Parts: sequence; C-alpha cells; structure tokens
Amino acid sequence: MTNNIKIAPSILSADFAQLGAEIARIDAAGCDWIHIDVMDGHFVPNITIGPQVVKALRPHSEKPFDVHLMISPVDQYIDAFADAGADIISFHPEAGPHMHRTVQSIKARGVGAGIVLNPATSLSCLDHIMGDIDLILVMSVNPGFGGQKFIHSQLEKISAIRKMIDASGRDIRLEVDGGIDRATAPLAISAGADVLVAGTATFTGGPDKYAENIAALRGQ
Ligand SMILES: O=C(CO)[C@@H](O)[C@H](O)COP(=O)(O)O
Ligand SMILES: [Fe+2]
Repeated sequence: MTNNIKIAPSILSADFAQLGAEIARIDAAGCDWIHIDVMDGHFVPNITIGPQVVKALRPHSEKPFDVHLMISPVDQYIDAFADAGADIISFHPEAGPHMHRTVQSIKARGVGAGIVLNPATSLSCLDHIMGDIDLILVMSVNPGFGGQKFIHSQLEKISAIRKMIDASGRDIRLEVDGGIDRATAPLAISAGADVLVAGTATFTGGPDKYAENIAALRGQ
C-alpha cells in the first residue's frame, strides 16, 4: 500500500548526458513527480537547463513535471515553460515585483502555481496569496546546488505552513526541497510536508538502486 507522500526526484543529480533515459528510469522506479531545477546564473550562482530541454524531456515520462524556477525575472518565461510541458511552475517571491501577477500568468496557462520560500524568507509573503496557489515549496537548503545539508530550522517553518494550509481549507501541496535523505525525510513528513524533493538521495548508487531509494524516502 502507498501512503500519500509524493516523491519528486530532482534531475539535477541525474546523469546529464542521458537525461531522457534517467527520467524514464525514475518513472519506472516509482517516483510521483519529476522535479526540474531551472537556474540562470543570476538569481542563483549556477546554470542548468531551459525550456527547450524541458520540451525534449517531456516524451520520456507522463508523470507531472514539477518545474522549480530559480530565475529572475520570471514572467517572460512562463509561457515557454508551460509550452514545454510543465505541470507545476514554482517561483521565488524575490525574483520579481508582482507575485500575484506571476501566479495569475501561471494559472492562466492551466498549470499549477507554486511559491518557493528560501530558508530566510518570511511566511508573511503567503498571507494574501493562499487562495490562489496550488503548492508551497520550502527550501531546506539555500538554492543553487544539489548535495547540500538539510537546514533543520526549516522544520518549524514547515509546521507553521501546514497549519496555514489546514486553516485555509484549500488543497495546497507542501513540498520540501534540499538535503532530503532517509534521515531527514521522516522529519519533514512529521512536520507536515507531503511532497519530498530528493536529488542526491534518489540517484545515489546508480539505476539499480532508484526504486529502493524512492521507496525508502516514502517510508516503505
Ligand atoms: O532546488 C534545488 C537546489 O537549488 C534542489 O532541488 C536540489 O537539486 C535538491 O538536491 P538534493 O539536496 O536532494 O541533493
Ligand atoms: Fe529544486
């Protein structure tokens, strides 16, 4: 039996020389979503992939593409990522001046909209947007790189957001991203997370281990 926890491997830790095959492998290994980290070398100190690569990857899995934008500005790229096949697009409030407008642009494309909170970002930015969003993503590392250590102070933030979501009565997913492994996954779940992003912990050990790694993160 599966629980309600969704596992979203971050392809940042996949073999970039064979990304399509890697996506097919994590799909077959039982992941729920596919987390795609988009970095621009400006909002964060790393550069990854753009909408053309997302489009090329789309035929390799039918599972939801969970696109995490670490770019600034954001608005002029929403259509390109929606066209490329994103199912959820999340962005950081610090990346642009009009958070509500960006959410509306994402929703207008029939795509789920998510807000990403950096470790030091205040919860107050969620106050007037809870009625419009589908997902809140808590960064448990500073954005930019895979393989960093989980920042434990974020557990308190996850618990506070869980209360806000339950009080809202809306169906908002609470995702945690960064340093999730077999030790930290249960902590994030206990605090109220229901989607776990995991790059290093999914891809460690090579393709033969993907299914075991994903099941372990789910707590099975
Ligand atoms: O958004 C990011 C980093 O900015 C993440 O999605 C990481 O790629 C997760 O990697 P691990 O910490 O699981 O290795
Ligand atoms: Fe991410």
